[in-house]
Amino acid sequence: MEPSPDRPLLRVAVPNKGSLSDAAIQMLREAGYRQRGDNKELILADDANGVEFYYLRPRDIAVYVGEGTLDVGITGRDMLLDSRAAADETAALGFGGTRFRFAAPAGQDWSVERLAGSRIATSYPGLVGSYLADRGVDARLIKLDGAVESAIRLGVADAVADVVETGTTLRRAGLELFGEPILESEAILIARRGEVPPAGLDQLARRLDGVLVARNWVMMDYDIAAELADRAAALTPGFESPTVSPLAREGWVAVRAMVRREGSQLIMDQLYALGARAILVTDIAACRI
Ligand SMILES: Nc1ncnc2c1ncn2[C@@H]1O[C@H](COP(=O)(O)OP(=O)(O)OP(=O)(O)O)[C@@H](O)[C@H]1O
Ligand SMILES: O=P(O)(O)OC[C@H]1O[C@H](OP(=O)(O)OP(=O)(O)O)[C@H](O)[C@@H]1O
Ligand SMILES: [Mg+2]
Repeated sequence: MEPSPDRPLLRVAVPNKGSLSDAAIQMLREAGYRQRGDNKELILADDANGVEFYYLRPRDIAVYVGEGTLDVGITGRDMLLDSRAAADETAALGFGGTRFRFAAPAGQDWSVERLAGSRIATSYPGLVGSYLADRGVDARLIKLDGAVESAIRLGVADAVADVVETGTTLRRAGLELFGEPILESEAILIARRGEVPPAGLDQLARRLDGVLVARNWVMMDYDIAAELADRAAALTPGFESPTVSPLAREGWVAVRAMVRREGSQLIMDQLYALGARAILVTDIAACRI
């Protein structure tokens, strides 16, 4: 789709700082968009692609999109839900994966039910409040901006609810997880709820999906005796269906199929054992599926 001079640029919010910022900018670059070279730039227009990028705090992005000030944005699922903004997830972006969990001093036998009447420190009171309300647990939420793991030691809370990636921060604070994860989070693309999707969103989403496929899939080529091609194709069914082409060598075919990067070495072993030869794997630089 050619950017039209009549169509306003699609306004996209991108995290300017924090855990999601570098990976979001990298993914947009891989999707063929211009990105800022200097982290003091607040807005960057990519006229060739009909998009304008606004670099904002990830926590604020759902608010701008929910208010309709910006068309779409990249933020964390935990931040979207915490904000209660009128915006919805349109795609998961496969980075920034975390869990949102309760934790308390080790060895104290906590449970979600036992949180009734306690003080819970968190930077995500919207998310935790909804979770507890759904379970009929009445607790006092202490809103902190960050470093919530210190809140128990410092006496302002009995338990915490926070983002966990490796769990190192919690362990260092002498805390232990309890209860089921409140949420599995990752970076997501969001758009305003109930609106006709803005022009250009489809193209952005398709490009980002192309980056995910290029990262997660590889192209596999191999040669095999024609009578074994069906069994080989069952190992490499591809995205839609493998391409099978005749070879100059009588009774042999060349097969080409997309294969998930994870597990591709095992598939190569299985193909080799079946009789395939010249098994090659190449990266996919870009794609539209
Ligand atoms: N290791 C991590 N630590 C914290 N958040 C992470 C991590 N990996 C991914 N995330 C995600 O990044 C988002 C949090 O972003 P960020 O840490 O930038 O926000 P913040 O804590 O409010 O800001 P800051 O830490 O700059 O004050 C959440 O969606 C969270 O799930
Ligand atoms: O499980 P881990 O790998 O230890 O990562 C999780 C920690 O990282 C985040 O903190 P951040 O660095 O964003 O600081 P903040 O608490 O001030 O937001 C989060 O709030 C946890 O404290
Ligand atoms: Mg943080």
